[in-house]
Amino acid sequence: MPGKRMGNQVQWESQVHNIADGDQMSLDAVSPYLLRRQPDVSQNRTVNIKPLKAAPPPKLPSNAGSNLTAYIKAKFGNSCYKEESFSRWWRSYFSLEDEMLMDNNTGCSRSISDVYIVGVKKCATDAIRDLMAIHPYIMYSRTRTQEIHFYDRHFDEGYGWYRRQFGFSKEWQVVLEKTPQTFSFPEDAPRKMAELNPQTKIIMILCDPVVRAISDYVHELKVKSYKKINPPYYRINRQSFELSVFKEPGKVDVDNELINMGMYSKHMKRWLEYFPKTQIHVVDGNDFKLDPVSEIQKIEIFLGLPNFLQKSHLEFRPPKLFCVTFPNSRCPRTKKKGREHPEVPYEVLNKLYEFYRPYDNELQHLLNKTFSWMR
Ligand SMILES: Nc1ncnc2c1ncn2[C@@H]1O[C@H](COP(=O)(O)OS(=O)(=O)O)[C@@H](OP(=O)(O)O)[C@H]1O
Repeated sequence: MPGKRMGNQVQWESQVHNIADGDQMSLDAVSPYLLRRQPDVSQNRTVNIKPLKAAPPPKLPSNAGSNLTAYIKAKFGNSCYKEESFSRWWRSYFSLEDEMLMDNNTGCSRSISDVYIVGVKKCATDAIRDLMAIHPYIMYSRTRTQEIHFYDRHFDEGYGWYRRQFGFSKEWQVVLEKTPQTFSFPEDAPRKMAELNPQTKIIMILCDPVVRAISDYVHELKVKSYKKINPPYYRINRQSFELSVFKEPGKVDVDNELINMGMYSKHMKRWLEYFPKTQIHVVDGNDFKLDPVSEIQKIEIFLGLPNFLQKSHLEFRPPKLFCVTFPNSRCPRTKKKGREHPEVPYEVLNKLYEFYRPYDNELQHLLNKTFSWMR
């Protein structure tokens, strides 16, 4: 279970059972650092603890972005997984299973994420994740599930459980995770994340909150996850979007997650309370859709990674999606992404934009940034 804050110190004692997976570890030895990097004995496999000082990554060859063999070597050759894993990894949407591990996995351990895409749901978080996961130095860790949902659904299972959701990585690799709900729910996620790993780099993609709400409405109508997992609280009226977002005529339902998630400044303040701005990279969703490569290149700089993604790695698929063409081709499934949105009356849109204006102004002030939908 989570550590307790005692002054500036976090007490980790109650987590020891979960973390150690049966290991004999003294209480003193348990620190956030060890939580990230410790031997994994859950699979009866001996894995070395990573050195405290990261070994430098191997040099990225200049043809890694154009020649498939060179790419596979750059991505897997120095990693914990066999080069032959590439096809399976790609087909299974970045899944890394233990049987794909190298026999000699010196310097490998399970590590929780260095970089966390916290949201925002329906602002193209999948597309950002997909483009980042291609980078030879980034390991998007998918073992059992694409989204771990630790803070919102599995926190009671403990940090040991959390760590086991990740694949193996080397110290120089950047471990990436994405759970887009985390931006707004649960409210104490920033505090818990900062306690666990205060160095976490956070990526947020924000988009027009009204369009986001419509996209979320269409999504929830289809997948109905709000029926299975509650909280967060969603009120979805199958008849129309407007009946879902207004409690009564003219009164916006602020408790409805369709609306709450887009009150960006309210959530942003909590993240800024626990993480310095230098650790948070915010992407404007519209800029990303117009020029995804430039936005990913900014993320590469933010993470201190050599540039990998190029325009030649993508192609646009009208009317609104782009597809990946390297190291293999992949387009988002149109059943899941780029869904048609319902027509929403002009007055409804207007009321919602009016509702969000103070939050947008506050966000602009907090980040000193004017987003595309505010212009
Ligand atoms: N490849 C690609 N190119 C351009 N735009 C894309 C792409 N993939 C996703 N999108 C846009 O992102 C919206 C889905 O957002 P998320 O991926 O964050 O959804 S989710 O939270 O993971 O469910 C999705 O929303 P809808 O249009 O409502 O389906 C799209 O607008």
